[in-house]
Amino acid sequence: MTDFIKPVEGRAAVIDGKAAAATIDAAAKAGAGELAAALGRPPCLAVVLVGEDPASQVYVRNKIKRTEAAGMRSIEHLEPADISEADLVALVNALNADDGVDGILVQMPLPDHIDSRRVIDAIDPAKDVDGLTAESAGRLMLGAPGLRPCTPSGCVWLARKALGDLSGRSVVVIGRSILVGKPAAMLFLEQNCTVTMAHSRTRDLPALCAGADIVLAAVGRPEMVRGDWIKPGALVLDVGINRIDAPEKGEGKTRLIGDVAYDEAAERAAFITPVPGGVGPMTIAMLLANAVRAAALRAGLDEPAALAAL
Ligand SMILES: NC(=O)c1ccc[n+]([C@@H]2O[C@H](COP(=O)([O-])OP(=O)(O)OC[C@H]3O[C@@H](n4cnc5c(N)ncnc54)[C@H](OP(=O)(O)O)[C@@H]3O)[C@@H](O)[C@H]2O)c1
Ligand SMILES: Nc1nc(=O)c2c([nH]1)NC[C@@H]1CN(c3ccc(C(=O)N[C@@H](CCC(=O)O)C(=O)O)cc3)CN21
Repeated sequence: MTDFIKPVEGRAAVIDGKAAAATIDAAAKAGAGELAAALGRPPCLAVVLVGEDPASQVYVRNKIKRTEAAGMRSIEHLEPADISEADLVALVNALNADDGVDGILVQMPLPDHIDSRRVIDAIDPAKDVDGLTAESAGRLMLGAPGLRPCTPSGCVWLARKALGDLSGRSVVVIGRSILVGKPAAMLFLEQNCTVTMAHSRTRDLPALCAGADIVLAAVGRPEMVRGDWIKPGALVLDVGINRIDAPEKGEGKTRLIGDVAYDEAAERAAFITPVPGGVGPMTIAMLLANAVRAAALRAGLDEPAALAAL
């Protein structure tokens, strides 16, 4: 079951998010197959990308591949950075009205001239596979059933596989975005963890992290979290996706790194997620699972058994 957690001599075990995600993709694929038979068409996931955020470009590329590999239909709307808010809301409304679309994902961040809340709340909550509408966020806060944000769900899923029951564990979540930090804190609280939310105004973050059984970094600052912040034996979940220059790979080349200084942190942690190959692939797995759930719910069917068992 946890063959995706790879022990390393004298250092933290590496949580292979790519391998973990493959098991969830397989469940989503089985569920998609069941639904395709019931609906006469495969579940369909639409993504809207505005402008050229590097992390979003990585996401959309991998999302297309994995959605199709799971037997689902993938639709992309790539819009220019100067699209108006009204046009973007109109696009979301068109996807809401399209009965052949089961899930809608609008990539964050949106350009500054657009009020992201207005766009997100235009999404039909029944198609909110990202779990970001006020309806979905309210349901999470209340502990009511609903579609949960993908990245935080992936993090909690990995933490449960690594540590088992999370009751009483102390968690420091660094970053308070509506996309990752806030919902991650709520999901860990739901697991009976004691959660501290840290952000740019937090005082003495290293000392705060030193007491944490689990550190989740979702900041967007390359290698900000240093190894000596980490409690020996802790679990480190690195959500950051930062593209940096990699002249060693050749002129003009880049590579992805996380928000955690990996080699340092691996010296102290018991478990760590790498970047790439950690939380990122899990986000997509959870997105596929949510798309299947949304398709089932919209059709008035039960959640496919393969997903309910996850
Ligand atoms: N792997 C994945 O699947 C995935 C999914 C989503 C996002 N990401 C990546 O995760 C990163 C964060 O994205 P996001 O959308 O969650 O966050 P975001 O909206 O970019 O916000 C960053 C958060 O970090 C906090 N922060 C900034 N500087 C800090 C500092 N010096 N100390 C402590 N906290 C600080 C900010 O605090 P304030 O609120 O006080 O400003 C804010 O809450 C990005 O690299 C993004 O690409 C990855
Ligand atoms: N609305 C919304 N929901 C999101 O979940 C989301 C956004 N917007 N905007 C961008 C961020 C970043 N996200 C990401 C970023 C990277 C991967 C990903 O597949 N990472 C691989 C990269 C492998 C590679 O191509 O090099 C990894 O292994 O980390 C997934 C989700 C999801 N994010």
